[in-house]
Amino acid sequence: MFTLDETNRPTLSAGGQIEQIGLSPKLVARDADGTVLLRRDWENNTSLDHAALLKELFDWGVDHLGDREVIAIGHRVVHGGTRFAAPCLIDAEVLHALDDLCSLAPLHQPHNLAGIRAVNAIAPDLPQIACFDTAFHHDRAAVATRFAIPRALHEQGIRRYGFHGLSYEYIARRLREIDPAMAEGRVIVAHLGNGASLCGIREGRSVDTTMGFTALDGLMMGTRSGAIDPGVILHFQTALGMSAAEVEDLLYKRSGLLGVSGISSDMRALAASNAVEAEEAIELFAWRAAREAGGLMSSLEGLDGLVFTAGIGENNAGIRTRICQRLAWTGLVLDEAANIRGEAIISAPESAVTVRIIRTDEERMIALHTIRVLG
Ligand SMILES: Nc1ncnc2c1ncn2[C@@H]1O[C@H](COP(=O)(O)OP(=O)(O)O)[C@@H](O)[C@H]1O
Ligand SMILES: CC(=O)OP(=O)(O)O
Ligand SMILES: [Mg+2]
Repeated sequence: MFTLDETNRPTLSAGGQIEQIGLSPKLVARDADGTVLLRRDWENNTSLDHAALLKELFDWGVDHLGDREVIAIGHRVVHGGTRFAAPCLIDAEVLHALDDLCSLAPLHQPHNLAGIRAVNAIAPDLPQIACFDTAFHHDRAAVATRFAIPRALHEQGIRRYGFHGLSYEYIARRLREIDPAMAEGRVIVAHLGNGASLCGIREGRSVDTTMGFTALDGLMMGTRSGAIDPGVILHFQTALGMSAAEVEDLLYKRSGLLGVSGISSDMRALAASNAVEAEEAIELFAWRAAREAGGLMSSLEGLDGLVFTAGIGENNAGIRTRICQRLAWTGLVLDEAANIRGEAIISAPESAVTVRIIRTDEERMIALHTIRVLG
């Protein structure tokens, strides 16, 4: 979420969501040019609910912005369904339509909407803007959105949406500033955080992405399985007698790095572990990412650039090395010395694919969208 000032337009943005890993919101206030004015991170603090947390964030933000006035709040809303193709002002009818999408993003959507309702209770007249994770992918070719199921189900909205759109949009925008040649080309962005996905981007637009109907598809994640043979899910239900709620809990909260390692969903903890199971989880994570990247290369009809972003992508040199080694067949050559230096080009000069690390900034994108929606 964020707030704007009418006179000199600073933005105040805050992200955060309650997941199984706890509550770790952050609040970043920026000027219109993106300069950070204030920042506060709350450590995992499960004692606060949305209403209490938002009240604390709101009061803290207002205090620290001095005489600047809060004029709007922007939110990340993970699922916009077929209807919401662009950021929009939230009213009761919009909120109701977004409620209907909660079952498609159980780790995110209910918390996104609880935040909006909490702000509504604190400041009922303040405009609130929803910025959708799905919107960046909305205009992909129809073929990239279809499952091979009966047509009528596609028409009902059972299709591939794609997520992490605010992050991908930010990266595409940033690439235009720092590397216009790469921005015009065929690029895979690897958003590797607790949630993880890849997006194939050509000329700044999403062509294909690994997440689908829900944020469960595609890569292996912190606690989510990623793509899985649908027959396994039938087996859970018919042979193992699991309920829908149990399957949901298993695939969203007990799988991924946590499930395979049996140790942690956190890549840092696995990297620090000597356990064979930790190594197996890390190796599977990289293998799956490289395999899905191969699929996106087909959708893009080649590859000019690869960008690593989000918590793991930005900070974990070892994972970048493993993924890049698995993509060496493309002519990609990593510069190992550059790989440990941070936000920069990390491929060797002779590499057929330019590889970069770019720090993502979803809050910045939310700020820009909110300014635009307010006019
Ligand atoms: N400085 C760091 N070094 C290594 N790994 C990191 C670092 N910061 C975050 N990570 C890893 O990034 C993941 C979280 O990514 P993040 O983008 O913060 O997630 P979220 O999807 O919740 O926004 C965790 O697996 C964590 O271990
Ligand atoms: C859509 C999604 O997976 O988001 P996150 O990475 O924040 O969990
Ligand atoms: Mg994130």
